[in-house]
Amino acid sequence: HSNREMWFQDLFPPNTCPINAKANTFYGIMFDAGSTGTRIHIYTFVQKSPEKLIELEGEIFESVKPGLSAYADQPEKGAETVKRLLDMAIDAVPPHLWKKTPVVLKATAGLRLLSEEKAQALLLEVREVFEESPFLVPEDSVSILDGSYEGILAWITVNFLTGQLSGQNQHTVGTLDLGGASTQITFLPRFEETLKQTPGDFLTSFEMFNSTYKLYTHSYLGFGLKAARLATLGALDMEAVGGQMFRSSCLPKQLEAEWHFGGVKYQYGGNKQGETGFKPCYLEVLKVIKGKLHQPDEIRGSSFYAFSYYYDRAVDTNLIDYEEGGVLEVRDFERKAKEVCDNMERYNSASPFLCMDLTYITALLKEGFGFRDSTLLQLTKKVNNIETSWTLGATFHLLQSLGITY
Ligand SMILES: O=c1[nH]cnc2c1ncn2[C@@H]1O[C@H](COP(=O)(O)OP(=O)(O)O)[C@@H](O)[C@H]1O
Ligand SMILES: [Ca+2]
Repeated sequence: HSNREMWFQDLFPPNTCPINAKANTFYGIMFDAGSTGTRIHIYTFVQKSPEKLIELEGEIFESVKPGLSAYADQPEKGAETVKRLLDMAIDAVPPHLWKKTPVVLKATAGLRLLSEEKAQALLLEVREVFEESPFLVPEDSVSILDGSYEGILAWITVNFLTGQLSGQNQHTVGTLDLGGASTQITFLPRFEETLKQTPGDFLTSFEMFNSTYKLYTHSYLGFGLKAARLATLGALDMEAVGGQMFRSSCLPKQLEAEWHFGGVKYQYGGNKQGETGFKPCYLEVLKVIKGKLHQPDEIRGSSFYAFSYYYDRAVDTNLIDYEEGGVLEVRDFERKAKEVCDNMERYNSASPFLCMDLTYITALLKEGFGFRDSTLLQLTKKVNNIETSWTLGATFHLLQSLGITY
C-alpha cells in the first residue's frame, strides 16, 4: 500500500473508498509454534463479492529457532520470540485494519510433550504479548492444536492450494507431514471398506467452504523425526539420567557429540566396535516403528503430498531441488538411505543424523504406513508461492468462526 492509498482509506469507510479497488482486502495472522521453531504466517485475502469464496492474495512468512518448548523454564523469553515476529505484522498490515485482523497461535507436538504446567505458562505469556498488540485477539487465541486438526488443516491447505476444494470434480490428495516431534497422515477415504476397517478415532468430519469432509487422519506423537532419533537411541524417556552415552549403528563409528532437544541435553555416538550401516540401522529403527501404526489398505496404491522433514531430507541428499520440489517414489528414500549409511565415514553431510533420518523415513513409509516401494510422493514446500502448512487451513477456519467468511 502506498501512503496515498492509506490516506484515502482513512477518509472513507472501506467499502466506499473511491480509489482503492482492494477495499475488501483483509488479513489473518497465524503463528505455528512447532517443536523445532516458531513461525508467523501473515495472509492477505480478498473477497471480490459476498457470494464468492474468498481468495488468497499472498503470504508473508518468517520463522525463528528454537521452538517455544526450548523455553520451558523461561516462558517470558519464549514469548519474546513471538513478540519479535509479531512486530513484522505491525509493518505488514495497514494500521486501519489492525483492529480487524485476528492473531492466533497454535502450538503442536513440542508443547504437547511438556508438562501441563510448563505448557500453560508459555501460552499465558504469549497471550499477554497478543493482548498488548493492536490486533484482534479472539477467545482461545493461544492454545495447543489438537493432533487430528493438525492433519486436517494441512490437508485443507494443500487441497485448497491445488484447487481441489472448489468446483465439481474434486480429486483430493492425501498429505504426509513429518515434524520434529509428531507426524500426521491424512486423506479422504474413497472406499466404504476403509471406513469399516478404520478405528473410530482416526475418522473426523470437518466442514469447510460449504462442504463436509469425512477424513482419515491421525497424529502420531513421538514419531516426528527428532523424537524418533531419541527413540532409536533409546533415550526417549531418559531425561533424568545424566551423563549417559547413547550409541547407534546409524551414526558414524567415531562420532561422540551432544544434542539438545526440548530443553534436554543428550550425549550420543557411533558404535565404536560394533556394526554400522543401513542393515543394522534399519533393524534398530524398525524397533521404534513395528506394529505401532495403523495401516489403511486404501493408501497402498495412491499418491500423497509430503512436506516438512520429508522435503528437507530429500533436499539435503539432492533427491529434489530446494526451490522446485519434485516427485519421488518411496524406494528413492531407501536407495539414498543405503548410499548414506553404507558410506558414513566418507559421506560429507551437514548432520551426523542423516543416515538415521533417511532410514527412519524409509521405515516409517514402508513398515509404518504400509506404502509400496513404488508409491509416489509429491514433495512440496510451496504451492503458488504459499507455504504448505496447516496454518492456512487454520486461518480459513478462524475467519469462518469469526464470521468474516463462510
Ligand atoms: O511453513 C512451513 N512451510 C514448510 N515447512 C515447514 C513450515 N513450518 C514448518 N515446516 C517444517 O516442519 C519441520 C519441523 O517440524 P515442527 O518444528 O513443526 O515440529 P512439530 O510439527 O512436530 O511440532 C521442518 O521440516 C520444517 O521445515
Ligand atoms: Ca509442524
